[in-house]
Amino acid sequence: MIRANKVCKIYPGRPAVLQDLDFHLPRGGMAFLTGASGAGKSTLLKLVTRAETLTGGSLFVDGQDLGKLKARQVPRLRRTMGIVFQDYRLLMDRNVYDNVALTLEVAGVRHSRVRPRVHAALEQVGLAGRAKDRPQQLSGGEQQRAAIARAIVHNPKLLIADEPTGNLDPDLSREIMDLFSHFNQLGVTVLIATHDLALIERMTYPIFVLQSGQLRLEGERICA
Ligand SMILES: Nc1ncnc2c1ncn2[C@@H]1O[C@H](COP(=O)(O)OP(=O)(O)OP(=O)(O)O)[C@@H](O)[C@H]1O
Repeated sequence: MIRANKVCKIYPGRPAVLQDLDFHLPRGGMAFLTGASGAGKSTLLKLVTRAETLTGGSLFVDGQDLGKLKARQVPRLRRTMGIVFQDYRLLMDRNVYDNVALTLEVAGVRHSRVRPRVHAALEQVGLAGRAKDRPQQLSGGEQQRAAIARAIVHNPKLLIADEPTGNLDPDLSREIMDLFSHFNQLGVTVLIATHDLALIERMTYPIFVLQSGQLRLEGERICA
């Protein structure tokens, strides 16, 4: 689903963030991405979602060569993925239903099909009955659930999350990670960047550590 070969990313005037980075996440897989602050975790996720462009190397997502993707093809790429952020990024002036429905409206889903899909998504994240609430009426964990419903309502192949539990306490963090695991078991490929080693080491998914611009599987050493 994601294949990176010798990926480089340099922001203008800065040292390289990612350098000859290789990575493979197979279709249907789930993995964690960790590493020190500033190591480049968000940058790698932004390359995958095409929020940033490669400086060098190649990156394939769902068979598409992102180095060759034209700007007008980016919306179609994004429709194959759901993206979850640390700060939820819900629209505070719309209720939970409308926040989730927006994904389908942007994707051009027929009006009559929006309602059942939004309600099914809210049910999957445990927010059935909260559709009419505004985000500010939800707890942090519930807001993240709403954001996850928004990310999965269009049945994406790939779910990307950048520090999704960064604002949550340990119990809520576990619940949110279990929710990602649930969607992975339904067949969605999942990649999650997180600092929270204690949280992810209890799970069985591979942990990739970003260090000096390269990725290694936790427990492996980078060869000199
Ligand atoms: N748009 C940008 N322009 C210039 N430099 C950037 C930009 N975005 C990120 N950087 C730099 O790239 C490096 C990696 O940043 P990135 O946000 O990817 O790291 P991270 O591992 O996600 O960090 P954190 O865990 O603190 O969120 C940092 O040194 C950062 O300052």
